[in-house]
Amino acid sequence: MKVFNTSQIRQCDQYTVENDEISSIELMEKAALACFEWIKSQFSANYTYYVFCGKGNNGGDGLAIARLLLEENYKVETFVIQSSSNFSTDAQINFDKYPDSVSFLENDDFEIQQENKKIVIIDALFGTGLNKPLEGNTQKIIQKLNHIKGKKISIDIPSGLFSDSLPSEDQTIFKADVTLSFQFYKRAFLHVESAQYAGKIFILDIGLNSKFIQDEETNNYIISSKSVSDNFKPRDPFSHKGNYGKVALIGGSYGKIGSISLSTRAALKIGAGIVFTIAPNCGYSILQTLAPEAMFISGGDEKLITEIKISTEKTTIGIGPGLGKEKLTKVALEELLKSIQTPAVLDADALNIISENKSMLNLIPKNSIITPHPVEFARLFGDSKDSLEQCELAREMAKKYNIIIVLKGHRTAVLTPEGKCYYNITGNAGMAKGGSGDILTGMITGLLAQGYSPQIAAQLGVYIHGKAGDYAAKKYSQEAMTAQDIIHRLPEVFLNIKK
Ligand SMILES: NC(=O)C1=CN([C@@H]2O[C@H](COP(=O)(O)OP(=O)(O)OC[C@H]3O[C@@H](n4cnc5c(N)ncnc54)[C@H](OP(=O)(O)O)[C@@H]3O)[C@@H](O)[C@H]2O)[C@@H](O)CC1
Ligand SMILES: [K+]
Repeated sequence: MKVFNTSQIRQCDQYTVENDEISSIELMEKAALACFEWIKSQFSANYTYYVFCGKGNNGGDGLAIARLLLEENYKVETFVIQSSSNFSTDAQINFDKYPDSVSFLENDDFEIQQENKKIVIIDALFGTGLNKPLEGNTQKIIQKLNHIKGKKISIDIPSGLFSDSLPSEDQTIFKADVTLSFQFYKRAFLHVESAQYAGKIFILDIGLNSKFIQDEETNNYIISSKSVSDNFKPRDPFSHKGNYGKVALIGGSYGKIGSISLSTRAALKIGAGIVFTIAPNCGYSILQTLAPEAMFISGGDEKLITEIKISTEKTTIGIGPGLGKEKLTKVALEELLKSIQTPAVLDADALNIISENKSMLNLIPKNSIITPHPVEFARLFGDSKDSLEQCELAREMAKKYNIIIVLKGHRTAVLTPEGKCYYNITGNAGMAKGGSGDILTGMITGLLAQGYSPQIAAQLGVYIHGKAGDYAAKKYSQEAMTAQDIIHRLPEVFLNIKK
């Protein structure tokens, strides 16, 4: 699913009006109707709706939603911000059509009775046409709304938030519980600094022109469930284990055998044919017990990996979880990287070792997948001022080193050597716990071994990982779920993909 910037969304809007049999006011009505239907499906008529509108098309949407609510006898009070700007053409039409009186707001002296009342505040003040940070009265109005208790819904985007950039810390922005956004994810929804204002995001299809959407180029995408199903390869009934690849997961050190055992179990559970674990000898009993399906290869020493004895020709390597950074381990990693010719997966301490000796970046086989969290990424490639800048730096580094970077975070992003960014929108805060990353490494390595291209293995890996995490949260709660529960919920994910 493509992510467009504001100017592309505007062009798409225009193209639709010019090429389809729909006028801009009809498009606005369609957008408002989609919001109204959503609201109706979630809230009863017991609520009182306070609709705050600007004078642009976002306000036009708000006025149309308020009218639709009134027409079905919902209790509605509508406010329009008084400003020197005129209504946009379509907002004016919806203002003229509004069947009740509206209150014009000169400043923030409006009153909302909260006692014994269930209230919904609808924010249709500013949408994608915001042209500068809010100040003066608009700022005060939003600050006041942010203090009112009630359900808060933003139309298209929270007012005060820019679609394509991140806010500064002192910017005033409406804080929504839910954002009903039209047709496309906005980039701001995909970065933690801005996404926190949007709450839960619902993308409403308003039927913008599909040819435009198909032809218009972008470098940013969402990994959709459809693309996952399209890329998924069901198992051949006539196959044997050799058809599903040979994996070697390398890692663990004294006290961190858990990490590599989680990676091992994840690789097995995601369908890899044959799995080896290379770990220090202290991990032998643990690994053979926790993952009897996998074979153990000694990493040379009791407590750390000092040698990696595996033929890398036909084996897909995943290295890093719990590895440690001891001197002999570093040497073993360097030797391994020199010997690998095919894409591998590098995570955690493998990346930390490389960040202490940056020339090793050039040893990473091309099309390999590295899976840093933001701090590991910064150690490797330097600091960034925010997650958007870090994402752009990752795009550059993926191109420069010809690798795939899985930049983990609130919305994990997969950056490719072609400069594309694929955001993952599955997953939840219950996964922000030790062990989640080890599982992702095992999953991506297991998928790579099964013959998926590195880019697809990374995309499927992050999507499936997040989805399994969502099932785990549903069953055990975000608080109580642990990383292992992610592995346990993989069956639901596969059964659903096949559906
Ligand atoms: N995608 C689609 O196809 C569809 C999109 N639709 C909707 O259109 C929306 C975009 O509408 P839009 O372009 O009219 O801009 P919008 O956000 O209403 O803001 C413009 C107004 O805000 C004002 N203003 C701006 N910044 C300000 C500031 N800092 N402080 C104070 N004022 C400020 C600006 O005033 P000006 O500066 O021009 O005087 C002007 O009055 C989009 O988000 C979606 O909701 C749907 O209707 C149907 C299909
Ligand atoms: K809004």
